[in-house]
Amino acid sequence: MSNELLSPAEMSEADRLTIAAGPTDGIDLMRRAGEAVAAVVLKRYPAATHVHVLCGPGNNGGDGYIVARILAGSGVGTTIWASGTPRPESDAALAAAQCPVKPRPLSDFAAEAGSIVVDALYGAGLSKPLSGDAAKAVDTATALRLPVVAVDLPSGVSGASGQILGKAFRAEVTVTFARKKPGHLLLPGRERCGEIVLADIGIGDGIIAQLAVSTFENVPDLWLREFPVPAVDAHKYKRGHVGVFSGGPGATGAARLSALAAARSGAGAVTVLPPANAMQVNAAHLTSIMLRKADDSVDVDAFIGERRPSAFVLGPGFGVGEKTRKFALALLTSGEQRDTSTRIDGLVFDADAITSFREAPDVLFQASRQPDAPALVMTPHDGEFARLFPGIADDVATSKLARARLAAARANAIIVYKGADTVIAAPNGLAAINRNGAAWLATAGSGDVLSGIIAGLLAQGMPAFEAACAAVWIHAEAGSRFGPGLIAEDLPRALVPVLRELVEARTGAL
Ligand SMILES: NC(=O)C1=CN([C@@H]2O[C@H](COP(=O)(O)OP(=O)(O)OC[C@H]3O[C@@H](n4cnc5c(N)ncnc54)[C@H](OP(=O)(O)O)[C@@H]3O)[C@@H](O)[C@H]2O)[C@@H](O)CC1
Ligand SMILES: [K+]
Repeated sequence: MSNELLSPAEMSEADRLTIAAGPTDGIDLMRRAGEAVAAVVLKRYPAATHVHVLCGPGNNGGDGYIVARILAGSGVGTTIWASGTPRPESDAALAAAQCPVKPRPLSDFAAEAGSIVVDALYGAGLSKPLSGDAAKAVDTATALRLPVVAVDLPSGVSGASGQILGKAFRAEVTVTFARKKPGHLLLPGRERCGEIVLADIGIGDGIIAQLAVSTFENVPDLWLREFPVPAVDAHKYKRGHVGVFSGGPGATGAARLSALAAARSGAGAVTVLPPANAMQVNAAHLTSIMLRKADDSVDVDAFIGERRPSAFVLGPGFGVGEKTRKFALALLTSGEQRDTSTRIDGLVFDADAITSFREAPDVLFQASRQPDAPALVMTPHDGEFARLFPGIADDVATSKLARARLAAARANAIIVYKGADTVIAAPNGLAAINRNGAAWLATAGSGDVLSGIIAGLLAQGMPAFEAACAAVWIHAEAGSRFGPGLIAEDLPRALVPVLRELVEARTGAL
């Protein structure tokens, strides 16, 4: 698997383990890193009149000295602008000593139109905001619109968090090594990386496996083996039954969007559960989706006992308040009285189900912690996240990845922390960062569809973390492929080609 994302600490551990295993040593890794960057520069910018290599004092700078040596050796006009000097006897010092291009001070950095910049100032070792000559170099490159090729990360972007410390370069291409880092996927860092090229520098899969990495890019490889494909003899209830709670007569659309998405995602049966006064309006809009009144928890209990649903969506259009809290807690604690045949596999709480607990989140978290509680997936956007996890949301020094992980542990739930860089985190520390979304998905009702997909997959027995990751990816993929003009009503149908490809990939992989 090559979808692991390595923190700076994990990357340096991979480096250490590789060197310890031999025969590769540090300078070999640096040479391969520099060669990979130089190859990208030569291939992508054959017409560049001049290359300015900016070298920092650490190993990122060391990679830069190798790049400069190769480019100069290939006949490309090359200037090195250095900030500080490498520590004596370090790999970077060796790389600098072997480089025939004499460095000039970064404070004098000047460039001309038509040239390009290789940014090898700081990578994994970025330790403070960019300032002084480095910040000035960012301004110069930006003002002259020079194409920037970043070594490992655009200087100023934190590899761990994607945050920008002070200022950062905006690269056209970022060449990174062995595996991507969270900062390549999390915003705003992602926008500064441009295209990401992953270079093999000889850190083997066996070394990465030893790191027991818990952060991944959300790609199908992560969850495809759990993706449900119906057995030949499947009847509709074997394919899972999803219940979706509807709001009152003026707020029923969200539930129907969720319900349709759950059905498209493969749930064999889906029931919309409105209060009595919203039965008619729902009935007028539903065909294959079933309908049943759910005014109170007695109705919900009867539904569970008779129809054996395996997953529920609660929240979209449902309203904020006591009734929502009651329904949520009843669903979470329903396992206590039930035998395994009426056990609910999974719950998706979104929108109003999240906001309803803003005054007393611990009541929700305690319920989800009970041993018999169904798996819970919550899908907050920024505002909902802040309502449910005030202490965590306020900590702006941490990354979105870290905040999602803390929230998942606190709530004992899978947290789908939505946004252009959606993070999915589990209470056991596993996390994935999504990046196949597009701005078209930011449209009313899009989140209701996402909740429905998650529930559809949960109902078919997909484990909750994998179901959430798969749903986020499928939803984003369908929306990105649809493109301009997308409205939430389009999404359930737009899922079809994406699902077809996944089923083919899954059955091909069986
Ligand atoms: N690990 C691997 O497998 C491989 C790693 N490789 C390469 O090594 C890179 C990591 O190297 P690295 O650890 O030496 O850190 P690096 O990014 O050069 O920065 C450290 C230096 O910069 C300084 N500094 C930091 N921020 C600053 C700021 N804002 N303003 C001013 N100074 C600042 C910092 O100062 P200090 O924090 O000590 O005060 C220190 O002197 C990695 O990104 C990749 O390119 C490859 O060769 C292949 C194999
Ligand atoms: K860099």
